[in-house]
Amino acid sequence: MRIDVVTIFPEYLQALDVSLIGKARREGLLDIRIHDLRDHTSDRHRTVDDTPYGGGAGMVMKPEPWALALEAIAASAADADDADGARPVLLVPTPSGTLFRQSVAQELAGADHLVVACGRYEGIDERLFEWAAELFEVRLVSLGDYVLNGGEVAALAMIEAVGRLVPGVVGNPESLVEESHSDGLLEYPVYTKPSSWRERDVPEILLSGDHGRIAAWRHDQQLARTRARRPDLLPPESTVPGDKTVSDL
Ligand SMILES: COC(=O)COc1cccc(COC(=O)c2cn[nH]c2)c1
Repeated sequence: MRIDVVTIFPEYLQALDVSLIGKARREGLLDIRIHDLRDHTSDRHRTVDDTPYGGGAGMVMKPEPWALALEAIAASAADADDADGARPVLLVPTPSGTLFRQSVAQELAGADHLVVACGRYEGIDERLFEWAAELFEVRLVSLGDYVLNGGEVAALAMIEAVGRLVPGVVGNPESLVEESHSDGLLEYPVYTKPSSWRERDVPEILLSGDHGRIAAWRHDQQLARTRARRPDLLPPESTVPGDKTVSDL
């Protein structure tokens, strides 16, 4: 997978040189390229923003530098992208996007080419996204209901969530199967040596070697945690198997 990131703070993305994503990059599993938006300006001050039409505080990012940056990326990938006919995905972290979830990460992990646009200030001129729809599948995505100063931190999170799902990036693919949210529930608690630590013992069941009972216990723990911390993730009250609900009668 190729991932291009456009930002006014390229140094922010140095974290992508570290750990598993960094290793995948060095091994060629992930082709990650960082671009400085200011390289696509032509004035002496390398201006990327201006005051908002309609007034209001803050500044808005000009569309032209973005269009030049995105055109250059699309042109440099044209052969590869055309090969499979799919347009690259333009992923835009923004508080006003659809919610980024594991299901979105799974979907994006199937893309051949992601281009991540890190906005700053009050955002990017809306016309950029209208224009980009010709060349890209545009996806405005939110990490959650809070506001950051820019898209770089969100880009790191999204790139890690997507990159780790690309085959070969995580050594043992088994570890991707039993994860929080992969089955729609939160993850069960985990323990390691010593079995007794500061007067606290590991749940006996986990030392039993009875894998069937351990699996059942872990699923119960997932349900309990999800009920307690994220009831919104639970499926609507399902009837107990065999019970007739009113609508069935
Ligand atoms: C239409 O989108 C844009 O113009 C993007 O521009 C901006 C402007 C400011 C901040 C951000 C970063 O995203 C978040 O704050 C964010 C993402 N997830 N949750 C919070 C992006």
